Amino acid sequence: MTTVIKGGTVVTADYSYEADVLVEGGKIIEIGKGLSGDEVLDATGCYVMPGGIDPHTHLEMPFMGTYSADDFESGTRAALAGGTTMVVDFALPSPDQGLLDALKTWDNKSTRAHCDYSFHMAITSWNEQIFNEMETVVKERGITTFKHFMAYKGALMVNDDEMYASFKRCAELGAIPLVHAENGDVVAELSAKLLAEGNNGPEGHAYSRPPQVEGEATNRAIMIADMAGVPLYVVHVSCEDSHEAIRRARMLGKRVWGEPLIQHLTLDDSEYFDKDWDHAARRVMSPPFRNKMHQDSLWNGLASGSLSCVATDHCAFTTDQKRYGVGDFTKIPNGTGGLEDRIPMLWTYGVGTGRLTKEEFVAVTSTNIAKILNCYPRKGAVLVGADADLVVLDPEKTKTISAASQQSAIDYNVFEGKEVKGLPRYVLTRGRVAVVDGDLKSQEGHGQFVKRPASGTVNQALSSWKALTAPRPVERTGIPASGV
Ligand SMILES: NC(=O)NCCC(=O)O
Ligand SMILES: [Zn+2]
Ligand SMILES: [Zn+2]
Repeated sequence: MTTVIKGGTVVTADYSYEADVLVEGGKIIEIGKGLSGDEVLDATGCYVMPGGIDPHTHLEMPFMGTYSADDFESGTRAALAGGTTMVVDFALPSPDQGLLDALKTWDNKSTRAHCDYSFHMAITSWNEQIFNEMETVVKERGITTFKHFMAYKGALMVNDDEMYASFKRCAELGAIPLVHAENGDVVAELSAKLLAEGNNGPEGHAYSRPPQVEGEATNRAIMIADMAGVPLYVVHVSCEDSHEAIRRARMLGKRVWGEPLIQHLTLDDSEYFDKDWDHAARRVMSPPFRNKMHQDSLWNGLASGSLSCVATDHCAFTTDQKRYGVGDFTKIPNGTGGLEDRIPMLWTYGVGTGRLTKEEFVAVTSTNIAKILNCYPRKGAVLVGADADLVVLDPEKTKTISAASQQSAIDYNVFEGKEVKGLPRYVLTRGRVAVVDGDLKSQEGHGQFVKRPASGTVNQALSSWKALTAPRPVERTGIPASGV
């Protein structure tokens, strides 16, 4: 059976053109004018784009004494409803657990996924077993990205020596380290001081994580990665301090990518000063929302290419879960949702305002990350042979974001009341039509794991350069006798 998407404008990261797209067996089999198929999807007036890829989610994540409320079932359902056709979640070993053991848990959880998915592996401690298992994770499991938390002291945080060792191992394996870049030691000190001074509300969370802690950690991770000879991906870049470190490193030829979140781009720190405790606590995440200056920096980074991908860090907690932190902001589970809203929010506030072209939009929501994660052009492309993960986006379709109509399991939405213009008319996941004009027709368990090969082109180029410029002894003749 074939499906044809007819009469739309294909938008890629490179350019846009009018064409029909023919799909069979989950793949794109032809692109051109005047195509026909058994099933016809009318894309008149619409843009046909690669489905969104969200490189940063935490579905059913054990964290801060609870589990994030969206699991692979509700989370990937929300993803598809919003035009995201692949998510990359973080497999997180519990204390003393091996990597392969942790992966078994993630394999079990993810069987319910409605769309395709992959994993990053978190390095939350360092020992010989982890060193050894990293090879199996990369070579057998096709998981080539390793996350390091520089924050969450006493829980997930790793120290510089552990990070350097792990980064070097990534370099050997052709893998890419990721960092949550905040100085966890300073955050812990500031949090304790704020609490002692009676600052225990959700605004204390923002005070405890100023931009400097992020800028310092980002710069440190960049330098450690450079010394380890490995590229670096910085997750949830929220501020100019961190963006500046990334921009500077890129200009110096370092291989660094930065990922802002849709939340940081569109919501600011005034949210934490809301009189309603629940309102403020629901927006507690790390790093916290920032002011307009930082938001402008992130938008400019996307337009100029110094920042590469927009994610959500979807880690949703219910209001009841957030209330674990009444009287002590350090106990408010960190995280916000956004999977269903990333594409419409970025289209509205990015393309709709002229901050981004529609081609840049495709680059930062899909193509760039597919290239970084080395699954392009299977994912992130409208090309013959690519998976038919597609969004037919109607630029005239509008809605008001509301928790009442969302797929996510939580009882609120941080974007509540935002008017968005530009919504999916159709969403296809490997050829299966999962969304028709807002109606969800997705299937639990349809999602498949996406294996990714190691040693992508950037790893290859960087290791060639590091080998060429490695320290070498000077060949000398006539060395004088030792003075001893
Ligand atoms: N970002 C956040 O607050 N929660 C999820 C875990 C993380 O990415 O730090
Ligand atoms: Zn993080
Ligand atoms: Zn995260």
